[in-house]
This record gives sequence, C-alpha cells and structure tokens, in this order.
Amino acid sequence: MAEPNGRTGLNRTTEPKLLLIPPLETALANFSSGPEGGVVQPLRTVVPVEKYNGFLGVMPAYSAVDDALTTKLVTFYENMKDTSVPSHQATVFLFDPRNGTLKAVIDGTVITAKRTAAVSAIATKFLKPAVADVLCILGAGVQAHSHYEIFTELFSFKEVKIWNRSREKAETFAQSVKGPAQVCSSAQEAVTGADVIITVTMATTPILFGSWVKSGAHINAVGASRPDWRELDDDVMRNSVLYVDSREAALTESGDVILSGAEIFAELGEVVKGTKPALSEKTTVFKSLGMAIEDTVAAKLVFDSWSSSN
Ligand SMILES: NC(=O)C1=CN([C@@H]2O[C@H](COP(=O)(O)OP(=O)(O)OC[C@H]3O[C@@H](n4cnc5c(N)ncnc54)[C@H](O)[C@@H]3O)[C@@H](O)[C@H]2O)C=CC1
Ligand SMILES: O=C(O)C1=NCCCC1
Repeated sequence: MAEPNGRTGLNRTTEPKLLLIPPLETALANFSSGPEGGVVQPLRTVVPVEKYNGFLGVMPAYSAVDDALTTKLVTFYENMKDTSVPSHQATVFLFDPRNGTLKAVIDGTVITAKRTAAVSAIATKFLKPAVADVLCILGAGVQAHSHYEIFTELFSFKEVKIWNRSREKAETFAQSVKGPAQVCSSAQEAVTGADVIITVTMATTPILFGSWVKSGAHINAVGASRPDWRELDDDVMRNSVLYVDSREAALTESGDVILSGAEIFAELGEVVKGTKPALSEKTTVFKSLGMAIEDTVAAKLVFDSWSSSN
C-alpha cells in the first residue's frame, strides 16, 4: 500500500479541524496506486432530475487498508428557489465489509463540506507558491465556509478576498467568519494579486479568467462537476499545470477539462506518493470533483471516534 510522501506530508495532529488530512492523504495515494492501493471506486453514477434542475449522485467505495465500505448518496440542485433547503444534501452508509451488514447511517453533508476542503488544502500545501499571502474565494456558500475554515487554520494568509454573485451573501460570509475577509465588488478584483484561488460556486459558465490570474498562483477548482459546466475559462485551463483527483472522473465529468481540451499532468495522489512532481513555481490548477473514497475515510473517522466514546 502506498505511503504518503513523507517530505511534505503533514505530521499527525490532534487539532480537530486537521484530523482528516492524514487519512485523506493516504486515501489519495492509495487511489492513485491502482489495484495495489486496495481502493475500489467505480465512477459515480449521476442521475439527472431534469424537471427540477437536480441530480442524484451514488458514490460507492471500498478501502482495503481501512477495511471500510461505504456508499454516499448526494443530491445537488441548481437554482433552489427556497434557499432554506441546502443545494447539496448527502447521507453516507457505512457497512461491515466482512458480512455486508449496515453499521451506520451518517449525515454526509458536513462530511462532504469538510473532506472537500481538506483535499483542496492538501493540493494547496503541495502546489501553492513559496510566498502565498493572499487568498481569494469565489463563492460564499457551504464550501466557501469549510474552505475558509481549514485554509486559515493551516496557512498564514495576510489577506482573504471574497466575491459572490450576490454581494449581500459575501457580506454575510465576511461577518460570520473569525478572521480577515475583504468583500470585493467583482470576481476580477478578488482574483487580482491572489496567490491561492478557490472557486466554489454553482456557476455553469466561466467565472475565472486566465488574464486575471497572477503567474505562479495555485487554483483549487471545486465547482462545475458536470461535463457541460464551467468555472474556469480555456485560457486558465490550457496555460496552467493541471492536477486532478481522478483522471477517469475528470475526463468524464469535468466541463473545464473536457471542453478546454487541457492536458492532465497528474493525479493529486501521485504527488502525495512522490511519483509526480508538485510544480509549485508554475501556475497550477487542482480540478476537484470529489471522490467516494474521501467519504469512506471520513465516515470511518466519524464512526470510530463515536464508537470509542460510547
Ligand atoms: N469537488 C467536490 O468534491 C465537491 C464540489 N462541490 C461543488 O462546489 C460548489 C459549491 O458547493 P456549495 O458551497 O455546497 O454550494 P452552495 O449552494 O452552498 O454555494 C454556492 C455558491 O455559488 C453561488 N452561485 C450560484 N450560482 C452561481 C452562478 N451561476 N455564478 C456564480 N455564482 C453562483 C451562490 O451564490 C453560492 O454562494 C458546487 O458547484 C458544488 O457542486 C460540492 C461538494 C463536493
Ligand atoms: O463529491 C461530491 O460529493 C460531490 N461532488 C460534485 C458535486 C456534488 C457532490
């Protein structure tokens, strides 16, 4: 089984917000090791619910190293008129791999928010420029919050710039976080001068343009998970070094990858293992689509910590 790259891997930590990072690094490395890594993760099934602009995703995975078997069911809906309903809702089913018995049904919404942000943080740890003072977040929803939380815990940004389609939501975001957050009037204003950029919107056409991006910046592209959805324009996709969580998923699900024709340089797991370099001096994009194995290790962590305290 693959071991995370010791040179740059984080030390095991008891800081609760960072507990997910070591198991996720191991899972990414095992996923990118092929059959030898012991991860079984078919491409997720996504069922469009066209009438309501929604999707149901079915995300199963097994990790031999963790001996953990799960499936996540996740719904994601565009343009929700009733904003009290979250756009993304998820449940994780954890099974006993020895006999197939269902052990737990765990809320997957928090797991999805936290594991996605933790994986972006891992990518950023490897790919950010040597000096990274300015963070930019495009979007102000659930993922913007989880990313803000772990990025400000793990890294030392002097400035955090936020843009959202509706300024009001960006202002609510800035008031709710414990730390710096400067609301910007346009995406271009937020991106200009940023060393690390996170795109976490429900956009279906580009909101980030290559001409705005500082040379050497690192971008975590988290939204646009459908083959005809975009967050990034062709310029940024074609003129950056492209890392993905899963090659297979990126070539099937990511509009930014498929429609731009950008070449994939490596999976993040290959960087964690040390078999592909982290070209942090170049402009880099990490295209995240989200992997079932991330939910598996996160659900196991939740279940094990609950079991040991009960
Ligand atoms: N890569 C991964 O592992 C995961 C990716 N995601 C994706 O991350 C993105 C954000 O998810 P959440 O924060 O949970 O959603 P959310 O609904 O909480 O927030 C979405 C944000 O996007 C903004 N927005 C909506 N439509 C827009 C448009 N057309 N242009 C620009 N901004 C727009 C909204 O104002 C809101 O601030 C989504 O695309 C979601 O599918 C979500 C979970 C996992
Ligand atoms: O990994 C996930 O979970 C999701 N990824 C893309 C959008 C829906 C949820």
